[in-house]
Amino acid sequence: MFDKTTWIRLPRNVVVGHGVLPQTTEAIAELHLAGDPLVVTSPTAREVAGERVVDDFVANGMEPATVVVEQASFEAVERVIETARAEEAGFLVGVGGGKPIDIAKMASDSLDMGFVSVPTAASHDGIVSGRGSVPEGDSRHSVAAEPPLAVVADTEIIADAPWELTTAGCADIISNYTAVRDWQLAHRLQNVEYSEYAGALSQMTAEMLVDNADSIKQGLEESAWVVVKALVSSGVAMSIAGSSRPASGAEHLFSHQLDRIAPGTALHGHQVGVGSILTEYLHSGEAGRWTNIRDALAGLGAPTTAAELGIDDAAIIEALTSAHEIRDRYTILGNGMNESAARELATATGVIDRA
Ligand SMILES: NC(=O)C1=CN([C@@H]2O[C@H](COP(=O)(O)OP(=O)(O)OC[C@H]3O[C@@H](n4cnc5c(N)ncnc54)[C@H](OP(=O)(O)O)[C@@H]3O)[C@@H](O)[C@H]2O)C=CC1
Ligand SMILES: O=C(CO)COP(=O)(O)O
Ligand SMILES: [Zn+2]
Repeated sequence: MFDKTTWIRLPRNVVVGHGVLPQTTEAIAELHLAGDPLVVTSPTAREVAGERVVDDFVANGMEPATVVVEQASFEAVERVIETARAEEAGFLVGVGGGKPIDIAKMASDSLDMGFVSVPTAASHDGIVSGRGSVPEGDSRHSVAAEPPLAVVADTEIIADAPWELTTAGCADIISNYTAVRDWQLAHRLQNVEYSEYAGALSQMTAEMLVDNADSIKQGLEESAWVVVKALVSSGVAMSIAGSSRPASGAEHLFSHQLDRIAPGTALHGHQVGVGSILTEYLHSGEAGRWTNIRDALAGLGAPTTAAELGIDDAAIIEALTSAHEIRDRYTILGNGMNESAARELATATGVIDRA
C-alpha cells in the first residue's frame, strides 16, 4: 500500500523591497487573522522598525502589545507566551534579527497562534524558516517551530544593518553546497530520505547567490534584496524537506559546537561558511571545489580563517573532533575525526596556520 504523506508549510505572503515596512499591516490583513498583535522585538530592532510597525497597527485600529527580548533563551520564550495570554493576543509578529524572530516563532508554536516575520537583518535563513533555535544545555541546533504566515523584509532597513550581518546571511546560503552533499551522502550510505526538489532548490540558491556576488556590496541596497530572496528560497527548501537537512550538514554541526565552545564570538553564518570550506575539503579533497567556496566567501568579505572568526585554533580542532556528537545526523564526519586528522584538515585549508 502506498503510505507516503507530504505536508509542506510555506509563508502565504512574502513582501521584499524598498520601504515595504508599512505594508506589514496589509500583508497581515490578507491572512484574516483574528485579534490584536503581540510584537516581539529586540532593542535596536525596535528602534529601526518595531516602533513603526506598532504605530502602523495603531493607525489601523489595532491594539498591539510589545515584548522586547535581549537574549535568546527559553525564559524569553516563556515571557512572550505569558504576555500573549495576558494581553489575549491573536497573533505574534517578530521584528528583528534571528533572536526575536526565533523567540516569537517558538512562542507561536506553543500558543498555536499565527506568526509573522519582519526581519531587520539578513543574517541567516532562520528569519524565513519554520525552524527555531534557542540554546538549551548542550543543544544549539534548530527544532521545528511555527513557520511564518508572512514575511515582510524592507531592504532599506536591512541594507542599513551592520554589513557583517549580510555577509553572514550570504555564508549561510553558501553552506547549502556542503549541506546538500552531506544529505546525499546520508541518503546513499544510510538510506536517509532525500528530497530531490528540496536538494535541487537549496543547491541552486547557493549557485545563484555566488553568480550574483557582484551585486552584493556594502552600501548597495540591491545586496539586501539578493540575499533576502536567497534566504527565502533556502527557507522554502527546508519547508519542502520538512527538516533543516537542505541547509544544514556537517558545517552546521561544526558551528553549533563553536557556539558551545566559544559562545558569542562569531556569527552563525560566518562559522558555517568556514565549516563549509572544511567539509567540502573532506568531500572532494584537493580537487578545487573547496577553494571555490573559500574564494566565494572571501569575495563577499566573509571570514575564511579561524583568525578572521576571532576563534583560537584549539577551539576549531575541538569543534571538528566533537561535531559528529551533536545530533543524530549522518554527515561526511561519519563517526568523528581524530585530532591529528582535524589538524591536518584545518591547516590544509588554511583555516589555521601550520604550527
Ligand atoms: N532558526 C534558525 O534556523 C536559526 C536561528 N539562529 C538563531 O538566531 C540568533 C542569531 O541571529 P542574529 O540575526 O545574528 O541575531 P540578533 O537578532 O541578535 O541580531 C544580531 C545583532 O544585530 C542587531 N540588529 C538587528 N537588526 C539590525 C539593524 N537593522 N540595524 C542595526 N542592528 C541590527 C541586533 O541588535 P538588538 O539585539 O539590539 O536588536 C543584534 O545586536 C541566535 O539566537 C541563533 O540561535 C541562528 C541560525 C539559524
Ligand atoms: O541554520 C540552519 C540552516 O541554515 C538551521 O540548521 P540547524 O537545524 O542545524 O540549526
Ligand atoms: Zn544556518
